[in-house]
Amino acid sequence: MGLLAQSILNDLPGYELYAALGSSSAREEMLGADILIDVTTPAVSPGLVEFAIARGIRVLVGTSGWSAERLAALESQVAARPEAGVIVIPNFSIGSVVGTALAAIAGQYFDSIEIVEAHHAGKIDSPSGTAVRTAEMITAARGDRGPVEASYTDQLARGQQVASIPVHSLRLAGVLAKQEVILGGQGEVLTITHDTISPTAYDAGMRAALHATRTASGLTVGLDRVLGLSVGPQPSAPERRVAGATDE
Ligand SMILES: NC(=O)C1=CN([C@@H]2O[C@H](COP(=O)(O)OP(=O)(O)OC[C@H]3O[C@@H](n4cnc5c(N)ncnc54)[C@H](OP(=O)(O)O)[C@@H]3O)[C@@H](O)[C@H]2O)C=CC1
Ligand SMILES: O=C(O)C1=N[C@H](C(=O)O)C[C@H](O)C1
Repeated sequence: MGLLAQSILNDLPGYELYAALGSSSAREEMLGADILIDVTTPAVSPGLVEFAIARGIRVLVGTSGWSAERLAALESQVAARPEAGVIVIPNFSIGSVVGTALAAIAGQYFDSIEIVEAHHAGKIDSPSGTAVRTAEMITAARGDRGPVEASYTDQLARGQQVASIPVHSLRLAGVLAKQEVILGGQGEVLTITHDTISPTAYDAGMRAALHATRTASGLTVGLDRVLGLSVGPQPSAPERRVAGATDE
């Protein structure tokens, strides 16, 4: 992802690479830059982002691991600096963010929902940031319908519940990134699948987010926000509780 950011900066008029940091860099090397593009690791990212915000540097985050708790802490840091502009993008791929938006709409019509995500074997975190964002967006869009009813507590193989939705993570050679949101209804199953087959999938979204970071104010989360893709509760979603949807 760092190489992709560098190639975009080399290509885009009006931008230039100020410094390329790595794991052996001092974070002070970013001082003097207008924007920090953070594509590091979940362990390192919050510290780098906090350091940049405190020094008046705008931030574009692509790193995964930004849980709701981390985002809440980040929101406080941003609120304390009126000039701060921070954008966090769990997935730069246009197809992925559209798939997540579709899942947030579909989730209002189904009460049996699970997410399966697969990534390359080198990915160090699970569940993926995309799956976390997808689960949170589905549950938020359900509004008054409330969370789905995955009520098991002690069956590891049933997945980790994120915003009440079971998420199953695979780490496999031969895969880059894939996500399926599977929605079960009465007599039917809807599956929303997104496959990333090349890192070039992240190019357009990273460019759009980079442009947005120049003028961002406060904290923005999600490429959907950058693109103006909004998913609100669907007013006519009928009640359709599925017998046997829970694990009890
Ligand atoms: N939002 C999105 O669309 C996408 C997000 N991601 C996420 O982006 C992150 C990076 O993914 P990826 O590029 O594949 O991972 P890599 O492991 O290839 O790269 C991680 C980079 O972080 C650098 N790094 C580690 N520690 C530090 C530090 N303390 N200061 C500065 N740099 C540091 C490493 O430097 P060095 O080489 O010197 O060790 C390396 O260049 C992951 O969290 C991944 O999940 C990935 C793909 C898409
Ligand atoms: O590590 C990856 O590769 C990816 N990480 C992000 C995530 O955790 O969702 C985005 C994309 O899925 C690729």
